[in-house]
Amino acid sequence: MCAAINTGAVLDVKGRERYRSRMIARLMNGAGNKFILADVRGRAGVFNLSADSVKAMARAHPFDQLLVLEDSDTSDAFMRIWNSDGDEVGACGNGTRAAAWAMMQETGSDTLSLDTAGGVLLARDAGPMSVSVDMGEPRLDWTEIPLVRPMDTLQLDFAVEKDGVRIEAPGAVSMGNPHAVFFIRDIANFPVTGLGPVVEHAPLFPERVNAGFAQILDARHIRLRVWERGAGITAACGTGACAALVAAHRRGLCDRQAMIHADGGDLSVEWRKSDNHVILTGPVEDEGPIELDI
Ligand SMILES: N[C@H](CCC[C@H](N)C(=O)O)C(=O)O
Repeated sequence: MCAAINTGAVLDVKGRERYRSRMIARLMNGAGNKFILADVRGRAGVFNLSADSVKAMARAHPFDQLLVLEDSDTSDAFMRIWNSDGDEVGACGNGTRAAAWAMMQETGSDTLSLDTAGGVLLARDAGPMSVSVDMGEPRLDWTEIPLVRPMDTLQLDFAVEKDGVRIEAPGAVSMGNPHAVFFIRDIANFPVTGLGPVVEHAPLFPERVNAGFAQILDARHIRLRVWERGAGITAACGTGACAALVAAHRRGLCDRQAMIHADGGDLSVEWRKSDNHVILTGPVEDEGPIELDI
C-alpha cells in the first residue's frame, strides 16, 4: 500500500542532512475526517516519529490524524494513531475504517482485525466505499474516561462558559479515547471554536477530552459537531459519533441505532444490545498517494 522510495540523505539549503528517508503514504478521509495512512509493516524502525516530526508532517500535509500500520502477531496490523498536535492517542473510529478499507483493497478480504491501543477492532466491508467497524464496548466509569474525581458519567457535574454562552452537564464516554458530549438546542448557531478548546483543556479531564456538541433531531437522527482533542474542529469524528449515540441513549434521547449527521457526512451508529458493542458504519474516500519525508 505504501512503500519506501529512497533512503538517501535529503540535504537542506545549508547542505545539512534533513531526512534519511522518504516514503509513499496515502491521503484518506472518513466522512471528511482527514488522515495520512502510512504502512510500515515489514519495515519496523523506518519511521522514527516524534511529536515534532508529526507536527511538521501536519504542516506539510494537513490532516486530523496520522495512522501508522505496524506488524502484529495477533491481528492483520497494529495501528498507531497521532493527532495533528503530535500526541499519540488510543482510538480513531473513522481512521480505523479508512485503514481497513485500504488493507481490504490489498488482500481482497471483506473482514479484518486491527489491533490498537484502545483494543482489537473488527472491520467489515459495508458496500462500495463504505466500511463498518466494531468499536467494542463503551467505557462509562469515571476512572475509564478518565476524570480527576468520582462523578456520574451520565451527566457530569461540570459547566463551562465563554462570551456569555454557558453549557453544562455533558455525558462522558470513552471509546478508547475520552469524550464529553453536550446536548445543544441549536447547533447551527453554536460557538464550537469558542467553547471547544475550553472543554478540551478543562482540569476535570487529566488526559484532555474530545468535546462533542449534539442536537437531537429525533430518536434516529442526531446532528453532531466535534472539537477534537489535539486536532480542533473536524468534518466528522467516528468515536465522537459513537460517544454521542451512547450518551444520548443513556438519557433516553434516542434509540440504540441512529444516523449521526456530521459536517462532512453521515455516520450510522448502533449500540448493539446483544453484546454491548458499538458499531460504526460510514463512507471512506481514497485521496491518493503522497510522498512523506521521514
Ligand atoms: N477522528 C477520530 C477521533 C480521534 C480522536 C482524537 N482526537 C483523540 O484525541 O482522541 C475518530 O474518528 O474517532
